[in-house]
Formats: sequence, structure tokens, C-alpha cells
Amino acid sequence: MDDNTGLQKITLRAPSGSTAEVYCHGAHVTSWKTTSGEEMLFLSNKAVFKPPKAIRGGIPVCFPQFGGFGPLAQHGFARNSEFTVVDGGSSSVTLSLQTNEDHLKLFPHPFELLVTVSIGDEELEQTLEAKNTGDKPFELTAALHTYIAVSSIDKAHVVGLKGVEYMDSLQDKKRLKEGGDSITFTDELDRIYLQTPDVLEVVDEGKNRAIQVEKEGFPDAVVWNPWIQKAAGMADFGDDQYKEMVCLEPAVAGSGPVTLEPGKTWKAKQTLSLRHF
Ligand SMILES: O=P(O)(O)OC[C@H]1O[C@H](O)[C@H](O)[C@@H](O)[C@@H]1O
Repeated sequence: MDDNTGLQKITLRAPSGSTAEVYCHGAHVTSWKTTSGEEMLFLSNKAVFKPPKAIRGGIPVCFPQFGGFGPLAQHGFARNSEFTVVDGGSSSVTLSLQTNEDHLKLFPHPFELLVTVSIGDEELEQTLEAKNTGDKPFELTAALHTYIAVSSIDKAHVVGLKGVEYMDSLQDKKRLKEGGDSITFTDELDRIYLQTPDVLEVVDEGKNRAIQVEKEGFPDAVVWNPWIQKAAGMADFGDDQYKEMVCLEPAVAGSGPVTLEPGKTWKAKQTLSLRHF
């Protein structure tokens, strides 16, 4: 159905009452509410719903490139492209992107990317399946750029990364090792954690809740908060909204790329779930 942005949006509803909203533009999840109606994802109050601009917040799909790991524009073109619904029901939808002539001018490797989003009681599952439909291998990096809503950035932290090596994107990708039990936010932070455990969590002491991010097939995890200056520099992001979000992004980035042979499919997935404490 079309919403007031004029874009096609699918609303998923689980029998328990949880909901999610997914745009065909970018196969972009913009909302996930659990059974109590609580919103789990951050969406910028200045987000622009005008293709080919990517929507700010929710879960942008970064494909076939994460960040600057390749020749394409930042984060590749999937988030700027129109997907088609190919399957689904009330609580699940599968969208497809097939490379067109414009994509092939930028990235001369035909592929089909399927994105499936399903919701359960207190859970959202998102799967990427990329098939090389051409006759030559190609390399890809990718991420599910998940913006988690938090009550206040000074009450949020990320756990599960102690002892993990990371690339600091604010220091020319210098390699460092995470020393702390948890990552707190007191300044801009932009890191690619390499070969991480598959279960990570954004803990929100202000709401007594944690969102668990469980990943499969994504070796890395990016943690990002733009803080004051970068937030002020983003036209589609409210100046103070850095206080309301933490990005925890399952990725193939510093540990990539993945080489995809002709006819083969690469699959990766994240499961977000809510825990109250
Ligand atoms: O502004 P965007 O292209 O959406 O990127 C937003 C952010 O994405 C990732 O988290 C990167 O690690 C950051 O370096 C980047 O600033």
C-alpha cells in the first residue's frame, strides 16, 4: 500500500500484535514494534522519503558494498533502489532486487538480491540472499545498518565485544583491541569490529531493555554514533537525535570481501530480539 510519502510500504503484523513496516525503496525496514507497541528502531525526524535518496534510520541494506570498501558510492546502491515484492504473508515479506542497466554501469556483475523480513512475538528476522546471475565471479561487502532506538545515549551501551579487534574508522582504520566490558558513548564513535561473536546486545538502562542482535554469515559488526558535529552536518538527521540511537550493524566489511561464484548464492541473516530486565 502507498503511505503519505507516495512510496510503497508493507505493514507486517504477527498474531501477537507486533508489527513492522518495510518500504520497497531499499527493502528498508523503518519500524518494528513489539507486542506492547514499543518502537525498537530509530527513524530520523528529518528522514527523506524521496528515491533515490536512502531513508535515514531503520535498517538500510548496504549492498553490494559496505562503506568505502570498493569502487561504489558509500554503502552500495541497494538502499537507493526499488525492490519488488515476490513473496509474503501477514508476518513475512520477501523483496527482490535484480540489477538493471543503471546498476550494471556502476557494477558490471548481474545479481539478484532477496531480502526477507519476518516478525514473531518479540523478534524480527532479516535475511539477505544474493545470487550471482552472471558468468563471472564478483566480490561483495554488505551490512544490515541497524539503527536501534535508545532512551538516551548516556544510558546505552553495547556488550559482547570485549577483546575483539576493530578498525577505527575515525583513525584511518587503525587496528585496535576492545578493552572494555561494554562500549559506552561519550563522543563520535565509528568502528568495525572484526570476526565478532554472533550474539551482541544494545542495552538501554533508561528503558530497562536490551535488543539482542544475533547474526549469521556476517563476520563483522559496525558500531556507530555520529555525535554532535556529524549529526549537525547531516541534512536528514535532527541535531540532537544522536542521543536517541545506536547503530549496531552486522557486516561483511574489514573481514571481507566475499567472492561469489557464478550461479552461487551468499546468505546472511540477523535476528533482533527484545529482552526486558
Ligand atoms: O551517511 P551514511 O552513508 O548513511 O553512513 C552512515 C554511517 O554508516 C556506517 O555506520 C559507517 O561506519 C559510518 O562511517 C557512516 O557515517
